[in-house]
This record gives sequence, structure tokens and C-alpha cells, in this order.
Amino acid sequence: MTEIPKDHPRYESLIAREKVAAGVKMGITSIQGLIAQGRGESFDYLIGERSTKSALYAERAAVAAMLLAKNPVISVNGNVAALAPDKVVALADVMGAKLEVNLFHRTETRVRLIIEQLKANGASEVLGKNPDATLELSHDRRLVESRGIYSADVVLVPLEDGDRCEKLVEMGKTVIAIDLNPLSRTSRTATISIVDNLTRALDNMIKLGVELKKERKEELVELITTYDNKRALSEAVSEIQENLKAIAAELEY
Ligand SMILES: Nc1ncnc2c1ncn2[C@@H]1O[C@H](COP(=O)(O)OP(=O)(O)OP(=O)(O)O)[C@@H](O)[C@H]1O
Ligand SMILES: CC(C)(COP(=O)(O)O)[C@@H](O)C(=O)O
Ligand code: BAL
Repeated sequence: MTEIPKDHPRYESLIAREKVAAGVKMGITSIQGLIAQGRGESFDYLIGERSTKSALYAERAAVAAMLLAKNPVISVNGNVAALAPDKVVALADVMGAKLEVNLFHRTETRVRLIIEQLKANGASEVLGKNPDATLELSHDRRLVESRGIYSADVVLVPLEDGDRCEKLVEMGKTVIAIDLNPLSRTSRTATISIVDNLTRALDNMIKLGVELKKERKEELVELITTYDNKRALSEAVSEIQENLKAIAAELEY
């Protein structure tokens, strides 16, 4: 990895880029994952590279939904495994959730390497190697495990594809997306759309998980029933508008 000086103004973002590039070299991340990361970075710029108010609102509801779930599952792809293997394992622990590898550019080698990566970061069990169920999709993301994504009531899908997200919602599941693009089909079809960077979102969710675990069940139910995803998404778009307006005002001469 290229050494990134700690005092670089975009340190976090450059480290993330190095991690995804290293993921490709290790065979964990698909080459297409680099493009997905670049698209994410551009939206991160637009939201100001911080967790916005609307993101925190969605993250709180997402944590409540995961804590109340009977079978919560976190879906892991090649970008997630490169960027935050320690954080997804920590989140699964706090939430009592299962981890399942689910890939668009699926190869058995990548599935194996990602499982090894998660285990090296402390996961005891990772599903995805032996899919025994299918979603109604015409690509490899259809391959799932019956104990995992197939029967999950709540699924966390970071960096998701719109059509699988839609399918999971159609199956009656609560789908939590993490996607920096509030305009993506994923963001617009998920039950809870978190418009935030994967690494910041996971850090926030781990902290919130520890905090909300101490709450009464009624409080968690209240958080979910009062949550409005349209409001969260609309605020995410407004936050981008405000950010751009502030920059435009600065540039005006
Ligand atoms: N580190 C990251 N954190 C959060 N989101 C990210 C990150 N890297 C990439 N993304 C987002 O993940 C998405 C993955 O890209 P992909 O090409 O699958 O989107 P898409 O096909 O446009 O999605 P959709 O089908 O939902 O419209 C992009 O919208 C991108 O903004
Ligand atoms: C690159 C990726 C974001 C993930 O790919 P994989 O790790 O194979 O699920 C994929 O969804 C895509 O948009 O191309
Ligand atoms: N975004 C296209 C591929 C996928 O994530 O399923």
C-alpha cells in the first residue's frame, strides 16, 4: 500500500481507496469494485464526507430493526470485505446477526477468500459457500443460503444492486441499504436507506447497537414505527443541495 500521510486533508478517503485496491490484488474485490468505490467517493464529496443528520436518523432505525429481528443477516460483497472486514464482524457480534457472502461477480475462489478474510477478522461462521436456495434473479446474486439471506427477516445490504434489493423487499423482508447515492435504485427501494459511507455507517451502527441494546423493546419498536424513509431520503437530497448552495455562495464573485 502507498503510504498516505496522516495530515493529508483527505486521509480517510485515500486509505479507503488503498484498501479497495489491495482487495483487488488479494482477489477479494472485483475489478468493477474500483469503479463502484469511485462512484461512492463522488457522492461522499457531495454530502460533505460526514455522516449527515438524515444518515444518523436512518442508522438509528436500522439498528433498532436489527436488534428486534429474529434472523438478521449482513450480506457481504468484495468491496465490504476489503473496506471493513473488522467492522462487519463487530456489527454482526453486537446485533447477533449472521454474515453471508453474496457476490455479483461470483467465483468460488472469491467466496472462499472473503470467508477467510472475515474469519481472520474474528468471524466464527460465515455463510455463502454452499447456497441451497435461490432468489428470483437472473444473475449470481440469486444464490443464497436457506439459513441466511433466504429466511432472514432483516437484511443489511451494503453497496447493493437495485434489483436484488427490490426482490428482498417483495419477499417481505426489511431491507437496510448503505449507499452513498440517494438516487440509486437501491436507495429508492430499500426499507431503510442509509446514505453514508460504509465505514462511517458501520462505526455509527456499532456504537448505536451498544447503546440501543440497553433500551426497552417498546422504545425500539417506537423508533421503527415513527421512522419515515421518504423523509430520510428527501433530507439526504436536501443536504446535498444545501452543501452545493453553500459552495456556490463561496464561489460567487
Ligand atoms: N464506500 C462506500 N460506501 C457507501 N456506498 C458506496 C461506497 N462505495 C460505493 N458505494 C455506492 O455503492 C453503489 C454500488 O455501485 P453499483 O454500480 O452497484 O450501483 P448501481 O448499479 O447504480 O445501483 P442501483 O442498481 O441501486 O441503481 C454506488 O451507488 C455507490 O455510490
Ligand atoms: C462491484 C460491486 C459493487 C460488487 O461486486 P461483487 O463483490 O462481485 O458483489 C457490484 O455490485 C457492481 O456494481 O458491479
Ligand atoms: N450493481 C450491479 C450489480 C450488483 O450489485 O448486483
